[in-house]
Amino acid sequence: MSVVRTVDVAGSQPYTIAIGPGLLDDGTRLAAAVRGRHALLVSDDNVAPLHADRVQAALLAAAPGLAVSRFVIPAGEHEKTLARFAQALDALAALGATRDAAVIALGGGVVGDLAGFAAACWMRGIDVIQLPTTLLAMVDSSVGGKTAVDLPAGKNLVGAFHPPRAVIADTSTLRTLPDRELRAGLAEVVKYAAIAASLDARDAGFLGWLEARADALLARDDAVLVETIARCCAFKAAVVARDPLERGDRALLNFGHTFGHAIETEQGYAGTHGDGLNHGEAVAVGMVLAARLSTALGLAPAADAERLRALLHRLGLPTTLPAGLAPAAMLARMRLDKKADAVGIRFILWDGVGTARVVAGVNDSDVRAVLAG
Ligand SMILES: NC(=O)c1ccc[n+]([C@@H]2O[C@H](COP(=O)([O-])OP(=O)(O)OC[C@H]3O[C@@H](n4cnc5c(N)ncnc54)[C@H](O)[C@@H]3O)[C@@H](O)[C@H]2O)c1
Ligand SMILES: O=C(O)C(=O)C[C@@H](O)[C@H](O)[C@H](O)COP(=O)(O)O
Ligand SMILES: [Zn+2]
Repeated sequence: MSVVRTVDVAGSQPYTIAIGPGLLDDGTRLAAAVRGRHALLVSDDNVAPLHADRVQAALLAAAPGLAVSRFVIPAGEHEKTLARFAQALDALAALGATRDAAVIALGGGVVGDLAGFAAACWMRGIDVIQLPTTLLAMVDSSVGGKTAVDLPAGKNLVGAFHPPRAVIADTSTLRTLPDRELRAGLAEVVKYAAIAASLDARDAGFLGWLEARADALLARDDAVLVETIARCCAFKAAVVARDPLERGDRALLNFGHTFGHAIETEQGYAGTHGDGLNHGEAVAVGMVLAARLSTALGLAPAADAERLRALLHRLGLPTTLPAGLAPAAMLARMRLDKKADAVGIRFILWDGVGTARVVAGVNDSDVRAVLAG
């Protein structure tokens, strides 16, 4: 029997992240997270055919009285919209979901963010149980309670903080994940490594650990994947426990995102089906730009920026700004970043590998120079 790794997330609404192969077949574990008689299973049209039947069967075997219905969206970032959010609420109404109902998010970060936001709003808040099926969702989006949908004007502009009741990450689902999506998840893994000492000084050497295991991760070595997911969840659990609402150092988790979100928005969220970058890819490019901006401002050694770029490249991730993204347009997008304030854009920059900080008052000319390459 495989060992199940767990990471506890402390706070006013504590919960446990369970990580291991085969967990979606553990109906008892799933049912234990559902308090009432209604559950809405939210998924997308790639994941539902692969996993929804077995989740529903396991759940009903353990809780035969449960009324379960499904809301399945087309896959892709461009579906993380207010329109799909409204449809999810209609599905909850059709189910007759009461305040003790649960939303079960089965999929990647798009499903998790959308389903979580619907749960945050239905009757002012019902439980959401996150069942992440992408590496990115296992290491990042299923944990910490950020839920949102995108607007054409910007990523995640409408949302709520709504921690999950439980996170159950069945790592065997990663076997069907396309290579491109595995690499996207590795971008957020590298993000933790880039800022590791700022998150948890005891694990400051995570970048070197990853460099030594890059090939094993790309080869989907089960043990290395489980260890990586557990370590990333421990980083995220530590920071969201001390700063659940991003009033302080949780903002460091946005390393690479000021540039990355601007790329995704400017490309019209075309990363899944179009020729744009997906979230992880955009964050990879964003981290390289943030590291270069740090060097340009005299904050960090150029060698550290190159070390970060080299690892991302080795993991098959893009490291240069896609053609056609004008610096002026990127700057305009970044002014609507959620960390910006009346003073202007606030970037997450670094002092070098491991140590990040929030930096305000960066001149547009310095940002333009980095965007121009
Ligand atoms: N809330 C947070 O803290 C947080 C953190 C990071 C990212 N995000 C958000 O997460 C989203 C990105 O998440 P993502 O990278 O998981 O993208 P995603 O949800 O679009 O999933 C990527 C693709 O993989 C497919 N897929 C998912 N699981 C699969 C499986 N097991 N087998 C085969 N195919 C599978 C999906 O259908 C989709 O086509 C973005 O919207 C981003 O803003 C949120
Ligand atoms: O959990 C966080 O905090 C993060 O910033 C994690 C990010 O990887 C994630 O993409 C998040 O959704 C970005 O948040 P936002 O507030 O910039 O929309
Ligand atoms: Zn992210």
